Amino acid sequence: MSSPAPHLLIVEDDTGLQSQLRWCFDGYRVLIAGTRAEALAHVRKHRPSVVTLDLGLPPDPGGVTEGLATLNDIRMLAPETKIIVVTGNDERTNAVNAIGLGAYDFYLKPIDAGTLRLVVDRAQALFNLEAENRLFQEKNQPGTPFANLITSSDNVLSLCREVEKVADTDAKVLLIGETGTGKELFARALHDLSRRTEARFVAVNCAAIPEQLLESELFGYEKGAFTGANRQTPGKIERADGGTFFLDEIGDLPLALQPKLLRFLQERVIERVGGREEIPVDVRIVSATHQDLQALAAQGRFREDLYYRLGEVVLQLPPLRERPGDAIVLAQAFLKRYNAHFSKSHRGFTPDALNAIDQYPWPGNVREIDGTVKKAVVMADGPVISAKDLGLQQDASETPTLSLTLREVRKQAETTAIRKAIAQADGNLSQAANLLGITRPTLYKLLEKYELKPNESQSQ
Ligand SMILES: Nc1ncnc2c1ncn2[C@@H]1O[C@H](COP(=O)(O)OP(=O)(O)OP(=O)(O)O)[C@@H](O)[C@H]1O
Repeated sequence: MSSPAPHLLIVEDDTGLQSQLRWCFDGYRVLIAGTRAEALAHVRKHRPSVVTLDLGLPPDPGGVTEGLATLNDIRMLAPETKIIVVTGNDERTNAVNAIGLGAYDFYLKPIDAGTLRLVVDRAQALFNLEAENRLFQEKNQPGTPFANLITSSDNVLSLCREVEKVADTDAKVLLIGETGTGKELFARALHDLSRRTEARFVAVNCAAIPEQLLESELFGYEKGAFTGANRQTPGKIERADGGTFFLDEIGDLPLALQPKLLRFLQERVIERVGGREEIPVDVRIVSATHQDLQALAAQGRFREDLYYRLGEVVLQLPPLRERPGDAIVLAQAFLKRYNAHFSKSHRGFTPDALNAIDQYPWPGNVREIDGTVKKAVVMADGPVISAKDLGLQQDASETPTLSLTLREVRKQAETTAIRKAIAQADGNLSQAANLLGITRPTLYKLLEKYELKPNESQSQ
């Protein structure tokens, strides 16, 4: 059974606009309110996911006091609701102030139903993502292995299910993913969900330890094994006995050490450096890498047999750019976390910040978004965090609104297509128009509109 349509509350005192808007939102259960009291009654009863709120409400239809008071009340009653403030075109400052008070976005009149619908849909999408994450967090209360995991991505949620399934087996798990995608977090969850949870979780980063030291770090050494070996020292594998041993950046394990690790995986015994004794160790092995181990194996830099031993179960962590919506959900959650941590009270992000967070590719993944939001929470002066505060945009005032963004997108797409077509047609505009499926006069109009010169188009 599909879930019921979400509630959208339209707070608007103009009866003409009320009836116009009522029919614009297929797929929503539309509620209409003309006053603060009516709006709050709907919010209490239906907890709408999105509200469009006209700031000019009676008894102050020419001002914004009643509208802002309504915004505040809705925020108190339903903090998860996304409020889009609708206001006159000459009242941009009020709209921006409303964002400071916790509105999600603003929309400047005159109303174009199609564009407003886009803004509402975007707010609804964010509401859905946050709701999914809230559900996930409720299920994973503090102290549980996924308590710190923030996500609303189906990919990541299904990885959590896989982790739950394999955690209590001793299967060796190989976690593959770019830096900052949460490999260590998942490795710890595997440990915490296993019967080994009372014993140690010991991690070694193969890339961080010089090659000469890595063997003794992993396997330990006997007194006198080398200069400076003043006493017998167990290695990290031994210290993890009974627990989980996490080999991070396994792709950096020197070739010379790989046979020794392979032998341990096969026989479950280690020999300390300089020792003869075989010491049995019972650990569960989890490893991780950001590298393509099969490609390394093909180049002779990683033993194929070791790869297959380590990867009895392979879990692939998707980068943030392949988890639609997760960047925003993470940013909101980190904002809450660092507000509490640093006793700050930033209300949220400006629309341009949300846009930028969504668009930026986050090569450092979750770690990067965590650090970026943390810094912005500490440094930002205003009540809300802008793209500029996040270091994602030069000047927040230059931010395009959604309609401008769409225009920009269209301009870019059309310009690129025209350039390609002219190049392909070798400068012949009739042929280029044919390729584009438009008439020659339309092509001329577009060239004029985008100030493109046919020759210049060809060269780019
Ligand atoms: N989904 C998530 N929700 C909340 N925090 C996360 C999430 N994923 C990762 N983190 C946090 O991001 C940081 C980086 O995660 P982690 O160290 O697990 O990544 P990694 O893939 O092991 O990175 P590297 O390969 O660079 O060691 C940690 O502080 C971790 O707690």
